Amino acid sequence: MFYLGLDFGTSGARACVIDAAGQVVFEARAGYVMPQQQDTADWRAALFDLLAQMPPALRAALAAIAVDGTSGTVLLADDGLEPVAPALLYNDMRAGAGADAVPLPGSLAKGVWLMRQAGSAHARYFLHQADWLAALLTGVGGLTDYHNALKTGFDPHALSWPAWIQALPIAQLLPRVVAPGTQLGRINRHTARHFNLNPACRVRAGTTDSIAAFVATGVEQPGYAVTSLGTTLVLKLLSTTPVESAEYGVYSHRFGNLWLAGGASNSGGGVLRQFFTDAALAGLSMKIHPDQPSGLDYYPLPCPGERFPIHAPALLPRLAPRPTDDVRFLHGLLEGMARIEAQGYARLAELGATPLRRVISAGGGSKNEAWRRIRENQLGVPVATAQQGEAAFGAARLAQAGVKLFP
Ligand SMILES: Nc1ncnc2c1ncn2[C@@H]1O[C@H](COP(=O)(O)OP(=O)(O)O)[C@@H](O)[C@H]1O
Ligand SMILES: O=C(CO)[C@H](O)[C@H](O)COP(=O)(O)O
Repeated sequence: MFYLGLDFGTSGARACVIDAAGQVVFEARAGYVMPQQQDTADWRAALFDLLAQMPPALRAALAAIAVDGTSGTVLLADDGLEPVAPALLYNDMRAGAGADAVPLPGSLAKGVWLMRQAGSAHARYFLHQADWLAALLTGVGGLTDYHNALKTGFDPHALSWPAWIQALPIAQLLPRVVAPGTQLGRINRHTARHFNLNPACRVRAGTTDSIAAFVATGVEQPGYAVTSLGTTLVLKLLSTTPVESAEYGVYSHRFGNLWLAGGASNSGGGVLRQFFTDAALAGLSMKIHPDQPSGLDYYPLPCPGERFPIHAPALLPRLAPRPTDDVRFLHGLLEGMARIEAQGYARLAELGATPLRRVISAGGGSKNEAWRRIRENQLGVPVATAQQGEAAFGAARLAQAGVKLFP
């Protein structure tokens, strides 16, 4: 039997199929034409494109599917799971700009904002991106996992929606929350028939894209952390203690009986892409001397605003002066991001998380050896590159192991 992980990341969607031994047997990608303006129609097209790309023999023997999505991307859908309005992406700030007396958790604020838009009278479900895609596969809406639900205000300690959230008008649209990996249902008959999928294939509750990348690495020991060097810079430290601080943008996801303490900076590969192609990044990085400081003091951001290691919605990018030498400029950018990462882990330690022992790197930037060395110098612990850090692989592991993945 085979297990399919579907990752809906910032810049596109990916599929990964593993066999019973956990070996990758198939991978595919479906890009978005305009990632910045992606919407539900792009995700649905990518979902069906990825299913169609799978070899028929794998489709026929598929035992389970799990989907991960960008954390904080939400939509309202009607009874038939049709979106009633465009989704709000994880980085959409419009909902936070309102004049609500009490600030709401980020994704809940987005839901309340969506409820004020045209068409919302038909809304039946508030869903995160991964929930909606899983619901398209089962045909059943109204379910989510406790990872995606965290930014909507779900209490991971009590495993319930807080009473004050249950008293809000949006409560009637909120999904029921289960552990990631829980069986949500079987693939719906129509989709199974259309793609010749095993009709007994199960769909499991998913997770967020960064947690899927964490799961992909196979890290299991407290004190080990995964830094995702994707479009954004996401830190996740496996900790025996949960830590939280709104002031510093720190939160903890439940991970079975352990916690994933961390936060997400707006810095990351998205800034690098504003200046360099991936090929240029690879070429220039080889000329960097990672043990010699660049002498530059950047705070690389793609636009104003930071969320972690400080919550500073108006913080400006600091990217000047720009030297004429691109090698030195890139060196300065990578150092700036390494400092943010080091501050982030220091913050987790201050707040009482399990002390950091080792960092594993995942995401597009993890193949950059010069950056790894710069980061190791800044972090003061060994930094290794994940053998497997693809979120789609993590989702495939979740499809296979289900709730047993979490200790
Ligand atoms: N050699 C490299 N060094 C540093 N960053 C890189 C390199 N190659 C690609 N990247 C960055 O990796 C990012 C893409 O990583 P990926 O994990 O696919 O992101 P996401 O899942 O957020 O879409 C891009 O922003 C790109 O700038
Ligand atoms: O920038 C992101 C888009 O998804 C990060 O992945 C995200 O903010 C991290 O969130 P989480 O800790 O809930 O996985």
